[in-house]
Amino acid sequence: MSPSTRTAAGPLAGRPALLHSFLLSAADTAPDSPAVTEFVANDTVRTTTYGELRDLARTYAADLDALGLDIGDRVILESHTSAHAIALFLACSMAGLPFVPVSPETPDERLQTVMEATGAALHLQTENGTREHLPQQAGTARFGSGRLRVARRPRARTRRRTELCPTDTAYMIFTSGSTGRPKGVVMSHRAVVSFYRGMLSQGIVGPQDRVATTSPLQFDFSLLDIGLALGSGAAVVPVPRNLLRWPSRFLRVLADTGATQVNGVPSIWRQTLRHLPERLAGLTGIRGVLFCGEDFPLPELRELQRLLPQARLINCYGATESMAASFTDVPRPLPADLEKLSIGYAHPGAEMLLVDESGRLVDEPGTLGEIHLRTPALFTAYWDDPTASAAARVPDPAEPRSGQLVLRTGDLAYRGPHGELYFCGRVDSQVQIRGNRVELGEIERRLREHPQVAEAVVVLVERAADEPRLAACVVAQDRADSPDDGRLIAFCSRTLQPYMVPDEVHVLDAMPVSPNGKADRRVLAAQLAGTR
Ligand SMILES: Nc1ncnc2c1ncn2[C@@H]1O[C@H](COS(=O)(=O)NC(=O)C[C@H](N)c2ccccc2)[C@@H](O)[C@H]1O
Repeated sequence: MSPSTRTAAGPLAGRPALLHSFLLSAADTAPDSPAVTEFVANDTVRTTTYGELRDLARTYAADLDALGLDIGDRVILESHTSAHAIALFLACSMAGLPFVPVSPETPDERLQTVMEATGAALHLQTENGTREHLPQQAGTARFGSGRLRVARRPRARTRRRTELCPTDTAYMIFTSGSTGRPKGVVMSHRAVVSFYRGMLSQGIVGPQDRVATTSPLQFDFSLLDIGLALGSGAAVVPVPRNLLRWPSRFLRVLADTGATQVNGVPSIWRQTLRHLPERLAGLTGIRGVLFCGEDFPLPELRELQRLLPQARLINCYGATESMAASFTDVPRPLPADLEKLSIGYAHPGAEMLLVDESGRLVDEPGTLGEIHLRTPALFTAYWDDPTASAAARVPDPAEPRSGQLVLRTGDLAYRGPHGELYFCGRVDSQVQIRGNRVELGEIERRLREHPQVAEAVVVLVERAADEPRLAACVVAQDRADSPDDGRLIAFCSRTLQPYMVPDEVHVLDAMPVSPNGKADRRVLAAQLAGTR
């Protein structure tokens, strides 16, 4: 698709710019269509139609309204993805209450930090939620029976606002900032809806589809999935988190719910590819897989493509600060000599620029630059952090005098021969080792080329009194056939500069992942800093 033909208008242009109106459009045109299909048990699924979802959202919105909160007051929504959780965030949107999704697995202390930082007015959890010890200053209520059950009313406040505006905050996602202090990404209705418009104009799913979502509600990948499904008049299929780690149960959920689209980070496929490839191949109803968040190891992606030849595989790239940025089809078949997947071009209505260290635009193919995203889906700010906000929302490098702000992503990329982008790691994952700049991703890619290596993450380990060392953490393809440290290092020495060759190798049973399912580098670095 050439840039000149890409616009974000088209069939979606007329839809309203508020989150709940946008996502419930199908309730007007197809109220009896399935909106959410939930796996209850083997052979038992529960379906909520668009009409039922709208009515549920309206009921919850009336209950929220009765609490006397003001537009802009923050609400913590602690839940897994479900019909009631979706109805509740739509109700928050109707009531003008920014929702902050958190997972039930969130540690008490982190929830406390988020609630204090946001001055949350209300904490919501399901009827069987187990959260206790909530900050006294917030009201508390439970949901799931169709009405809110209020345990502690929020303190009374003056209602100043009367009209919800598209620039008002729809939600906040708290991400673990690289400094460790969680950052609240503030997203307006206008930003989210304009992102949905850009995504939906690419026709990824249609009204007959059932979109399996595997990310926790606190990860905006889940909000992308919900927008993709509801914005298309399709059904959301929440995959219960506790079943996701068992391949046989994961596949059973996909089969019983009739999932046709399966979205998630690359790691959700690992165990299934390893243990039940033939069962996966039997799910011929799956016509699409969308992944994001980190590189999908190519050997695994080839295997997935071989098992699901009928499925369209999409590499989705982006950051929470704009929800996402690009959707790129994986070549079918993957060329044997392909080294890297492309992250393509920004979705219609947005544009990715590359900028070098001196702030100049980079256009030459093959030259590395930092991705700057020009998008109407730009986040409002990091909550209560003007400095970090200004560092990420920077003047348009193509025309700084215009005052237009773009997202400085911190991601490195280069352009291919047709202008398509190739992700090359984070600016901050460029480390200095023995006086040289090293892109950790380059070492990881070499390690993954080794036939005995299934996953590889390289971290810089700084132990007291030691020179920083490059530690390679790998998971073997076959635990009974672990790669030998020395051979792996020799394998790297064949193609990498000497200063890039790992100083040590650690073979792990499994790669630690963050709650959002991505390799958790901070955990690895901390574990290794403590070892000799
Ligand atoms: N397809 C990729 N290849 C390789 N590195 C990547 C990729 N997608 C992100 N990333 C990396 O992940 C960073 C963003 O991390 S994040 O803010 O936690 N957000 C996410 O990971 C999910 C993101 N909001 C999202 C949600 C839904 C769909 C797509 C993307 C990016 O800046 C990249 O460094």
